Amino acid sequence: MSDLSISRQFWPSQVVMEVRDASKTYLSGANAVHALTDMTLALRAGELTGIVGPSGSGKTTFLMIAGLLEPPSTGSVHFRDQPIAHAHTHLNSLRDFRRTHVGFIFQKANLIPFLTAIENVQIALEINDIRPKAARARARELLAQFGLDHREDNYPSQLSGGEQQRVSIARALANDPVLLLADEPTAALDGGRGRQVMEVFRTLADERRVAVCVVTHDPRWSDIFDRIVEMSDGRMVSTRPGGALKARLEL
Ligand SMILES: Nc1ncnc2c1ncn2[C@@H]1O[C@H](COP(=O)(O)OP(=O)(O)OP(=O)(O)O)[C@@H](O)[C@H]1O
Repeated sequence: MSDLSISRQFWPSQVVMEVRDASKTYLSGANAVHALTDMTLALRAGELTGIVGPSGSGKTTFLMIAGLLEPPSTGSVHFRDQPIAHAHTHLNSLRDFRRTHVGFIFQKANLIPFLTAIENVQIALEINDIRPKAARARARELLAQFGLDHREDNYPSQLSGGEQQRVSIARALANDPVLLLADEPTAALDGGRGRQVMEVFRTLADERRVAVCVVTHDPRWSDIFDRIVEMSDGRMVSTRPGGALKARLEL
């Protein structure tokens, strides 16, 4: 796997993760649910992709497959053009790889309830063998970036929904992922905070060349995406430029 961890500087604007011809079928009792059908989508360094579509159209399923949390039933997933997962891959074996390269943000913050805000971020670093002192310093820096410096010693139950979500974003960014996947990350935030989060994603794509993919129902963010992928019934039905790409092309 050593060639999978080549420094990002050698991969400007390259495809980071690509889902190819992937389908996913869940068995629900006697029924088969076709959550995803023949989906191919590449997520590139520096690109901010929005995924939209009605409830049940397969958006989360796509994220889970692209993030190596679920195997596809058929098709494959490629990291920097090398196959990394298919139907029979044991995803547990990719746990370290995920921790190092992929950041996840879910609709619910999913913080560890008995750890403080700073400890929730710190633990993500320590799991990756960062020493406690350095991990704490980095966690502090990340929390400050999200306006949470005064909250670092609070437990999740003492934080508002928006604050919890910002801690979870800080945690997702702790290991400097090359791929960031977010499922409805602004659903629990008010408009201003939501925009702040989307602008952080934009900055990560522009300045850190992170490949960012965001599932959202919120039409307000279409100006911030490079590309908007629309899904329906488990299929990708259209791809169109988002406002950020249009603005660049008009320059
Ligand atoms: N673990 C599972 N077991 C059975 N069916 C599932 C499972 N996960 C998802 N599904 C089904 O697969 C289909 C796609 O679900 P998915 O969560 O990907 O859609 P979505 O577009 O993200 O929806 P939402 O916007 O409501 O979050 C749905 O019909 C859903 O019920």
